[in-house]
Amino acid sequence: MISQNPAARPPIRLTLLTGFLGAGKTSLLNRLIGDPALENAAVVVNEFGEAAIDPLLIEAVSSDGVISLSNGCLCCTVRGELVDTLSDLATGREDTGRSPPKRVVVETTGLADPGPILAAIMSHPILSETYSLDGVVTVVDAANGRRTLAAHLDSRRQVAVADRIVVTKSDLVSADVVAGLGEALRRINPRAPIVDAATIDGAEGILVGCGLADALSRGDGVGGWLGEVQRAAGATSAASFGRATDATDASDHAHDGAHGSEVDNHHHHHGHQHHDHEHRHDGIRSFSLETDRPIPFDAIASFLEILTQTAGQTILRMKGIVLLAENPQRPLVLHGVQGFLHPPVQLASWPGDTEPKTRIVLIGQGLEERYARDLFSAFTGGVAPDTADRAAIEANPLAIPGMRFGG
Ligand SMILES: Nc1nc2c(ncn2[C@@H]2O[C@H](COP(=O)(O)OP(=O)(O)OP(=O)(O)O)[C@@H](O)[C@H]2O)c(=O)[nH]1
Repeated sequence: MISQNPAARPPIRLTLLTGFLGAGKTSLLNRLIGDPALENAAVVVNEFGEAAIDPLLIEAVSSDGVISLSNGCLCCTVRGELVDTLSDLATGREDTGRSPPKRVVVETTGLADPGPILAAIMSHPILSETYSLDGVVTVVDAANGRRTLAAHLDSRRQVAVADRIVVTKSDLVSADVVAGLGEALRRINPRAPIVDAATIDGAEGILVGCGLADALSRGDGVGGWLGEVQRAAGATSAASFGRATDATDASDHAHDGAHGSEVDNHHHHHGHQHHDHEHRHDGIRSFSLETDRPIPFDAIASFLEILTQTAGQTILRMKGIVLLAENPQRPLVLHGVQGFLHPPVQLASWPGDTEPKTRIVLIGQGLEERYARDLFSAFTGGVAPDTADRAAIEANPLAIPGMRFGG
């Protein structure tokens, strides 16, 4: 089905639109589909149990712009079909002379876990080259959001991996409820900007513009992409979501030390326990690994390989930028999900006033922070006394406490 070399074209930007059942994903797409930012975009929808309904709801797009996948959950049964559809889109439609779209928005079923979908795309040899992830946009309903988050792990995972969180139905509830939801969302994901769909007109700032290039063109820098600063699209409506306590804390800590500072996201262990006690055993948290010491390419490659081999299943998302020893002027951009890494991209230079240092943000569920930090230190030369170094780990992977294979 792949009839020409798709890698010759600029990558197609991919947005994964997720959110719990009834959160308002289709309504949002309907509202935004005619927006210039979505010009020449294809929409792929998948509806659990009701395959035929969602495509009909997407009114404004011509019928061949919306591709409906068969009945079944995108993250389980129809992953192969999604991969085929994305491959077909990337090569264009020779029968109709249709050229590949500039963007693809994949609307997942409300029950989908975005991780396996992203993993299927990133681990695919052709799709990983032809598509670049703009971002994961997670829709949360202001009226039911807190209840849904408390009751459904899937919904918390959708929020945890989001690059942007879009709150819908704020027209149905008081400002206090919206602010309370904002706090609950920040405890799960302190990094992603939260926007109120009602306050933003166009698709930019809601559906598109989550990628590194977008953060750079907005002047938010690498920190904006990594979620270290809460600005950009979130700024216009941040006030509705209360003080960004957690995000600010994370950002402050992120600048604490050059060698692996603590971005500790223990928020669910204190405060508001009457709402969040259910979350405590999720083990969903994020932290960042940092060093300003340049890292040889093979050291970062080995670190990533061992981390993904041993703890890949606990990594929901990974984003990062690396200061390479061989080529310190040109940072390496990392993007991963579960055990899979998108082929690393090297930027032409460090953007703007970004300080050249390595920062890797890990969002995990059950991912042992201590283990990730020790491994990172071992491979980047920051080993503490009495801790295994890189040579020891490569000779004997069990040298690090907590190391296990096949996990
Ligand atoms: N008042 C109000 N209603 C909304 C808003 N957004 C969506 N709705 C309503 O919420 C219901 C569910 O919206 P959908 O867009 O179908 O939600 P969905 O996330 O696509 O749902 P699934 O495909 O079932 O997962 C519909 O009745 C919408 O009209 C909003 O911002 N305000």
